[in-house]
Amino acid sequence: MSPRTTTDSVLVTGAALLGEDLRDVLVLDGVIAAIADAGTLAADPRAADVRHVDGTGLVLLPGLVDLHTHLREPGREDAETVLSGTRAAAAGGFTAVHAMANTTPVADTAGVVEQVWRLGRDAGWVDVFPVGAVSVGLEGTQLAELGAMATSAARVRVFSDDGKCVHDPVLMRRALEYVKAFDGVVAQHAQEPRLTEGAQMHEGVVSAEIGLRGWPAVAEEAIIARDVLLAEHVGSRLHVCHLSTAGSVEIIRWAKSRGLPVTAEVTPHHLFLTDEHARGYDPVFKVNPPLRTEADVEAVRAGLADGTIDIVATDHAPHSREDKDCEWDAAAFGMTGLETAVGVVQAAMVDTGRMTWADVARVMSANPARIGRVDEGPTAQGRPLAVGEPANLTLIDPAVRAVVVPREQATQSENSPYRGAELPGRVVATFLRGRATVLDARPVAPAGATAFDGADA
Ligand SMILES: NC(=O)N[C@@H](CC(=O)O)C(=O)O
Ligand SMILES: [Zn+2]
Ligand SMILES: [Zn+2]
Repeated sequence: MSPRTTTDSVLVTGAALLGEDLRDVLVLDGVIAAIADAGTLAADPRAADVRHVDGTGLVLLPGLVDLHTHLREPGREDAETVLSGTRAAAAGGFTAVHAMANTTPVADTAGVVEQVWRLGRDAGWVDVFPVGAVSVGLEGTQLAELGAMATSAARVRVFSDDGKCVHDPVLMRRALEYVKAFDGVVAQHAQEPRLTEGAQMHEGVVSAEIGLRGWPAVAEEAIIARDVLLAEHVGSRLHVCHLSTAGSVEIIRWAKSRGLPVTAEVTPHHLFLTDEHARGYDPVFKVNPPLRTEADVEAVRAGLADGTIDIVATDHAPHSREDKDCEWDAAAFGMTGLETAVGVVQAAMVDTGRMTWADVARVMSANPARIGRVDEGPTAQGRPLAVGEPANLTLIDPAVRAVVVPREQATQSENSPYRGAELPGRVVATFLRGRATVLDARPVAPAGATAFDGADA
């Protein structure tokens, strides 16, 4: 037998496939080679010289795919880098992330998206798919070079001014028309700017009581309604970022009932936290869109469970201490999320009986990969757990509960709203095309990961 490089071969035994039947899964050279009843594949001669991972008590999911991550590089390496952010992603069970465009400089040219794509490839923790800006400098006036980004080495398919709303309806219409040429999608940060000037938190009972300027639900819903109608008019794909209100769920439900190509995401924090957390004036709970009410949380949970909301995306938004450890009004919007996403989704959706682990695989792997158009080819993400597919795998221990300690996370920033809270769902192992990026719940440095091979696509 010829010697095999075993770094991308592994045998996982006795894991609950999608939380259901107990199976052995054999991965050879980065590809799923066999799936069989638990206890049968250890005897397979092909498994003799590969690493064995005991999956007893663990749930096996396809590698998670995040459609909405802020990696902060270039420009804010004091908060996160592609290296630290992708290591955090692997620790959270992800094998791919889409990197948002609100960097400095903005990812609005082929040059910047290729830079981020290369940094991701060289880091080796997860596949990094750069998101391209819709407008030059996120300024909302001039369309960025969408075509050049789409045809660059980064092959951009998702375009977003996230952090800012594409407010001008003419610009939004042009972007929707333009991306049709390469099957792209415009991901909108839905925030009517005039209705949210100076806004600090959700507009409602709590904001009135504690005296912080409110961000009304209608400021989100008005833009979503407009964009759904524009997407219908143009016949193009629209994706709604971090939807957060009951009314937004209703608009998406209506759009889908008309058969429109509209998709929507919800974050773990909007599935789990409410505006009540603002009462302590701790800016770790300051986020855009803001944490909403109990009724909104109930509506987004129901919308995710019934398929109205297509995906969970983290909106991992790391911020430096100087931007977050200050009084509420001065603090930046955003919270980290990559390393707590699985636990929060388990707590909000699985442990409450609203979703199965197979549903989690759909909303955190298959659907985001399909929306981002990264689900085809030899490096496809979000594929089913089946023989012949790339071995992107995540092993989760749903029985372990652990207290969140931001300082111990892989992300460089400490603005986790779950600090000191106990969450279920530990990520025990992550495999990127068969290579372990996390083992025994700890990141494993990719061998030669920082070496640059010079062979650009
Ligand atoms: N979500 C946030 O509160 N902040 C994001 C921007 C964004 O997602 O809109 C950031 O870049 O910090
Ligand atoms: Zn946003
Ligand atoms: Zn964002």
